[in-house]
Amino acid sequence: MTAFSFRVRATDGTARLGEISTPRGHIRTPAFMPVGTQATVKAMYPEQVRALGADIILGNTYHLMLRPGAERVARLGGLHAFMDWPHPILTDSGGFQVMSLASLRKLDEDGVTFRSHLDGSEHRLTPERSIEIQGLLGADIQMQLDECLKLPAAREDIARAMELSLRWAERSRRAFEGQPEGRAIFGIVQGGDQPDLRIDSAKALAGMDFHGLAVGGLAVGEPQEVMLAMIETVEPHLPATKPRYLMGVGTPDDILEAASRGIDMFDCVMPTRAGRHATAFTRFGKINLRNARHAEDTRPLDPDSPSEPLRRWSRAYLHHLVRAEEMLAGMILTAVNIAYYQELMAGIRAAIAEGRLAAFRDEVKAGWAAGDL
Ligand SMILES: O=c1[nH]cnc2cc3nc(NCCN4CCOCC4)[nH]c3cc12
Repeated sequence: MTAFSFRVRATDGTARLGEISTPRGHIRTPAFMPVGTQATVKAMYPEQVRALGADIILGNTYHLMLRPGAERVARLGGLHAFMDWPHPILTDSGGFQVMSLASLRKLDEDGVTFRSHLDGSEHRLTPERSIEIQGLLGADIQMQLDECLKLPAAREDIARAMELSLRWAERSRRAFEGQPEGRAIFGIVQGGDQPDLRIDSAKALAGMDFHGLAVGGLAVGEPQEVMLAMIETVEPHLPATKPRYLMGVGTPDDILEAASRGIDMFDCVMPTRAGRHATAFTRFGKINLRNARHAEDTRPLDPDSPSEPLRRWSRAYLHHLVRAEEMLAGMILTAVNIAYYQELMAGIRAAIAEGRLAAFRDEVKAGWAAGDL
């Protein structure tokens, strides 16, 4: 059974080209993880997600613990068999979605109690239970339970949540012992927009024998420059030999900027959610296919894209599907957006390998700025 490992193959400034090895396959980094919230990347067959370049997907513990239930997924053979995705899966801890989706939440030193947004039933998450759930799902990479505050927030609240998250990091790490060889657990750096608290959190986690570290508590309402400043603040304190995962990020621009600052892994609902809302991400920026200007445009989204979904159909057809509210609109545009995000990641990886990430970044931004064809 292969263990979990990470190798840095090249660097370009603080950016890294790397590869994570897991028993279920390799992950090329910088990597984008499509979000598969309820055991599906919405509107996509798993083989399509793979064919468009994804090495790993994300599953949400909050949703899966409520429905169909972690023990049921385990009885059914685990998440990989359940959804027929044989490649790596990262699951989050559930804490973030408890705070954003559940009702009547009560957070205390030991964990969080909440009511399901589905049927109001009461549930409790502790660091130990979250890791147990992620183990029952069979996740290859598991996340500690943490407390993520929205920004702006008072410094004393940020400090309290950061310190609670460190205590929960210790408990999550201990609870993870005994899981099958090859699985990994990541800690999560908190500290809000406070540089000193960010450094304290990163230093403490660096000493806790995690397989990787996530930078959390960002993309929670702060301006991009604050997010990027916090990444620059913590980067020197993150172990260079372990993957860095920026949670919930982001737009193509966020990803370009954060990868340039040393982030190796990303996840965001943006490409899949936007695909269901008539928006295509392309080399020319975002295109809203609901717009009447596309009604008789026979050109594909991008004739030069390496990915078929961007070459195959006319904008006129996509516009029609959107206006007609056909299911195929969301299916095609989700595939378009997953394809574009993976093309962007492949471009970033190639640019780092060639030591030309800054030039690549400028070229890509110029393409977005030039706008649509
Ligand atoms: O500290 C965190 N801990 C555990 N999970 C997280 C998930 C997170 N997700 C975001 N941002 C998501 C932003 N999305 C952008 C697209 O629209 C939906 C929200 N920030 C996040 C921070 C954390």
